Amino acid sequence: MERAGSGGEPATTVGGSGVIRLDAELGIVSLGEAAGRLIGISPEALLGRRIDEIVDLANLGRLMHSGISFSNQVIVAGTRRLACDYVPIVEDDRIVGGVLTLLGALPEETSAPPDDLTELLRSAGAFMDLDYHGIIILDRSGTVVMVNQSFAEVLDTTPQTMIGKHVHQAYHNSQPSRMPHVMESGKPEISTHYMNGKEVYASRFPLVRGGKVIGCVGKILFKDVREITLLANRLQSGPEGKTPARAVAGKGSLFTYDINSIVGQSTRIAELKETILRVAPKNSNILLRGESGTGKELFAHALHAASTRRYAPFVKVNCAAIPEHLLESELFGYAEGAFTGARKGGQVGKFELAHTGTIFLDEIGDMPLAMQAKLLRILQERELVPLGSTTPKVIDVRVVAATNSNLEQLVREGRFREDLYYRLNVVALTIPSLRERMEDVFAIAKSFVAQFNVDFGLQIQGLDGAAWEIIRHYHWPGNIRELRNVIESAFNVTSGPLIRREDLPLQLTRLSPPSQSPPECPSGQDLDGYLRSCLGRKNIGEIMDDLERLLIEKALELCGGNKLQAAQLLGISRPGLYKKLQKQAPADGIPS
Ligand SMILES: Nc1ncnc2c1ncn2[C@@H]1O[C@H](COP(=O)(O)OP(=O)(O)OP(=O)(O)O)[C@@H](O)[C@H]1O
Repeated sequence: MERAGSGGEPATTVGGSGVIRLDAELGIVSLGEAAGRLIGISPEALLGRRIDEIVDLANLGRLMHSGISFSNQVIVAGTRRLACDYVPIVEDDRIVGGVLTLLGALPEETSAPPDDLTELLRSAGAFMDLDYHGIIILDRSGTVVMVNQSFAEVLDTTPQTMIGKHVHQAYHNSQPSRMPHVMESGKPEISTHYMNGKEVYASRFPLVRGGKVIGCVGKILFKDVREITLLANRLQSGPEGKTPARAVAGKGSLFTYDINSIVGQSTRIAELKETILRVAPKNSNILLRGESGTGKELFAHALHAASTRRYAPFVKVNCAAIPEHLLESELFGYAEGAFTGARKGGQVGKFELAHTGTIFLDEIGDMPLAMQAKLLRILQERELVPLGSTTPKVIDVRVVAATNSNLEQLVREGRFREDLYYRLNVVALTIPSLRERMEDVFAIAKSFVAQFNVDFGLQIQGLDGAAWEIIRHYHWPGNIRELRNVIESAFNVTSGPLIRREDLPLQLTRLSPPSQSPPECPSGQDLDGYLRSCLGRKNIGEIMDDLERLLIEKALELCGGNKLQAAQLLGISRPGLYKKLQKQAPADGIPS
């Protein structure tokens, strides 16, 4: 079996090899016949598709994205288990792709589910997919042996992707499954569970035969716990008490954003989202750091929505916007007659408003020192005394603070209390600037276009090539907030269907002069001259091929070589783009 070397250009089109060459997004650039044979799909049908759409890479996909090599690992193509090696291709310190070598098929696994379970599955199968509720069945080892469409949809995946995986690998963006625990304890459970950005209400039952636990059934009873509230309200049986029901219906207590509101697929954002889901259920204070407009407030909302406090209030305080002399009464409230001009009946402070929920202290670096001391006391003692009152109030809040200042520097300069710094900095999350994750700019801009289409009642399809070029090359000092403003401003002037360069604000376009000429022609002449010189010398098919190549080159250039984005810009599928690239470069192989 041929093996890819770690240096130089790997062999990519050798007829009999099991070598698959991938681009940076795991798209198949070329492959040998044996690779197709091992996977069980013809090489032509595989070209241009993403390898992770065809085979189950499990955790290896992440290693490949990060440019980490591995050897003798197992991937699954349909029912086949294939051993493979992977070597990344790095150019100028950039991962531009990699070589996956399929070493051969492994013998089939013989871990058939126990007989009792097989029998049960046979009878369960018929109704599983008819059931509105999501159902999943595990065998005793925790492997998913059956799952219906409805369940898989909650995880934005398919039953095929989940079956055969251990339940902890089959879930993503979710709390770890409780089902292995239920099999251990043998006791059924019913509770809420956080799955893929939503809180579901689920039951789990151990399957017992002959006194032995042989598996577990999980059932999603409500795909969003808020449905329970709605149902309860509809039946007018919702208690008027302190249940989540009241909180959901109550003004200001529903969360508007959750983890899914954070657009972006870059590695750093994906890692941050994972961290948020991990830390949200705990009660530790969180410090969000990042430049202005990077999304700190959005992340704070997502944290709250993913926490157990999600139906209690989320209260924001901008520490820089409130005058120093008012900050104390704003935060901690005051009693009637506390000072001249105090409201009758006093005022409830933000901390009390946030009781049982989350308080978001934005621009914490601007909090005056005197207030820092008071805040520290509240965080330590978990109670406060409103101004002019003598009665302490117990406060249960989670503090999420945010700053774009250098807090360490402020501590050194004596402008921020060190003890408070350590109290708040229990978990620190740094949100990257937009410049540091330009791979997200396309998706974020698209999400704003979709949002403003609704707000403006328009049907703008996106941005044209020249506008994209400006967006991609701008340095975005105001980060995502600035991008949002730019798209909104364009919506005010565009005549559609695409936002053009001229629709963008001056601060962007003046930094990059307009390109004077139409797309360069292969001959270097202008389009009209080029067409004139072609007529009579080339046939229409050849001229069309030239123009097609030109457009593809331009699209790839505008998208920094990203083929998925280039295909979208050209309005074709990614496999379609690969086919065109292959057609144009039969002798040289496919440009990567
Ligand atoms: N990843 C993202 N996906 C979509 N929209 C985003 C994302 N990040 C931020 N936004 C949007 O960008 C705007 C600015 O975000 P946000 O107010 O959360 O930034 P911030 O870091 O808190 O800013 P500041 O430090 O100035 O308070 C908001 O409209 C927010 O919804």
